Amino acid sequence: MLVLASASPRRREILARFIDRFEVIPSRASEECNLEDPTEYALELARRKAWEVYERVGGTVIGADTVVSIDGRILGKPRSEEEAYEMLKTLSGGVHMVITGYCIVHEGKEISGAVVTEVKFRELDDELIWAYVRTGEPMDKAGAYGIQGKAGLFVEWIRGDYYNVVGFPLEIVWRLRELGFDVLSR
Ligand SMILES: Cc1cn([C@H]2C[C@H](O)[C@@H](COP(=O)(O)OP(=O)(O)OP(=O)(O)O)O2)c(=O)[nH]c1=O
Repeated sequence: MLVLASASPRRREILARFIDRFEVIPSRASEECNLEDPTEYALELARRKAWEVYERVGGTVIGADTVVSIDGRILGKPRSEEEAYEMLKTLSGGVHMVITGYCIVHEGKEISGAVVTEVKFRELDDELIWAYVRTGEPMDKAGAYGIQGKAGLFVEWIRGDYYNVVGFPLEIVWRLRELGFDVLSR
């Protein structure tokens, strides 16, 4: 049995493009983490999510965690509209990294990695940032934006895997293929 240890509808949709049958069991692992390196942080949380679900239900379990990083800082999910505004202000006009750590637990062993995509934002004026914050889109997303939604407009270019920005790098699907899963059925 393949299990996606995630409550994110976006992760479920992306995996469903490649794999017909899997279960979705969100992790109960704590997201409290003091690591300061963004890659280490995303990896640690991905591992916790995957192992917590693996220990409960077994099978092959996928966990992932996405962070936005700029100037060595980690931007997670905003806790308020003010924080969402501050994050978008920080990202305006510059290049940042979106990092997704992933962990696949298979037959009691883990395969893990971190995928980095660079994203360049246009200059955003305050009026535009507030209008975007009021759409409600930023609130459940790392870095306070969703490239798949209205914030697609903010993006001048990206380098790397687009799906990684949405939270599910296709490197995960590639690893599943290496483990023998049929990723192109139908
Ligand atoms: C930057 C960016 C992030 N995101 C999302 C991906 C992730 O769902 C979220 C980051 O939070 P995560 O903690 O990685 O994931 P989650 O809490 O949504 O789900 P779970 O822990 O149960 O797997 O931000 C977008 O959807 N689009 C974007 O452009």
